[in-house]
Amino acid sequence: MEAKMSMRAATNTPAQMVSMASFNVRPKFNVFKPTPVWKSITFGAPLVIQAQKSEIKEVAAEVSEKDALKVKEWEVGMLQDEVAASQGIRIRRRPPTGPPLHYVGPFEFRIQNEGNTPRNILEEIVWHKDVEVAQMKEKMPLPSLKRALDNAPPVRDFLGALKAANARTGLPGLIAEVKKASPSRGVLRENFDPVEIAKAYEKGGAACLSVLTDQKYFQGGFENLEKIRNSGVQCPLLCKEFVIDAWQIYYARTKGADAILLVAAILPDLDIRYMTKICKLLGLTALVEVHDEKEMDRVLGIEGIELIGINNRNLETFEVDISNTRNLLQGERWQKIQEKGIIVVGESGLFTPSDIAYVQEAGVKAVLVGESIVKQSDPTKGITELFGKDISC
Ligand SMILES: O=P(O)(O)OC[C@@H](O)[C@@H](O)c1c[nH]c2ccccc12
Repeated sequence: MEAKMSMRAATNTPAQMVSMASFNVRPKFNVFKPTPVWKSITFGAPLVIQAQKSEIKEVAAEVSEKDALKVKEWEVGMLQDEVAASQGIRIRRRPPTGPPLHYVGPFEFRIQNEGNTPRNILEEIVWHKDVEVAQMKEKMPLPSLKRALDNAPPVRDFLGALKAANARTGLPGLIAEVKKASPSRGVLRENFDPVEIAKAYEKGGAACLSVLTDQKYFQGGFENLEKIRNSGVQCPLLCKEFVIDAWQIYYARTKGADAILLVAAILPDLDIRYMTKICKLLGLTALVEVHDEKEMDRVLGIEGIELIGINNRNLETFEVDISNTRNLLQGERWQKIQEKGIIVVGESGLFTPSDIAYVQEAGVKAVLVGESIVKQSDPTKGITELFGKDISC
């Protein structure tokens, strides 16, 4: 099994490994044949992270003989979706019947159908991200990324900064989001200078900053993260991405990230486990985001998680309801969170001091806020208005 596994690139996610681990025969793809990005599953690089090996074995043992038949290229993605679906994840990582029209090359013709049309925006983002990451990986494979890590700026303590701010002000520590636009709200700020906004947030008393790096749907970029990190801003930085591959975590670190978002709605448990381990290895804080009870329960069952974000926005429908934070922090769940010493972040839809008080009452020690402060001509003042007081001193 190990020999077979060493065929694989280190950055495939464990959920992909579930598919791969089930192979009793070598997959029949031609490793050297150039494949379209949609079909390029990363074989060939003789790399395996040591820490993964035991997990691969563990996973392999769980997979039945029957699954070993699912060796066809496209089905690797499908089986991964089956693993995800068994955990209640509705988002399909890849279109089950092939690439959507949008990605089909000039000589192919594909009829739009349920199997190649994303069912909601989150699914669309993930499908697009899959292609984007494959292209980026091709340009900068993991070995060169690992070398670039040596030149990355030192990691700052994201979690520590949130705790310190909470202790200092008696209010939730603020993660202020540098966000130009979003699929649900459109463009939030026309004159968007990420460094200027970051500095204004820091001046206003933000403990940490969140920087959107997705270009297509949020008009963000990794260059914003890099610029802010090199601008003299001291706040630790969260890379706000749709992480589907561990490669992105390494990449974020090379651009100066101190923390990274992992969205439970798109990542099976094994990926979350594996990715949080990689974060620890790199010194990054993982902010694991949940939206409903099921996701919260899954995440509470995973060892080593220190920071959970409750998103009040449903990323499939865009509905926002801040009572979601309170609802997920009741009873046994709350007890478990306290036992484990997990810090909870209230995310999205927070506009007023009473919103802040409401989620603080529910149990959060930090909040993640974008729209209400990024829209203000003076974001420093925006923070003071959001909290109903000056939190900078
Ligand atoms: O702008 P708001 O409503 O204050 O929300 C900020 C942040 O919570 C939101 O941008 C967010 C939460 N989770 C995400 C995941 C991806 C992209 C964006 C998000």
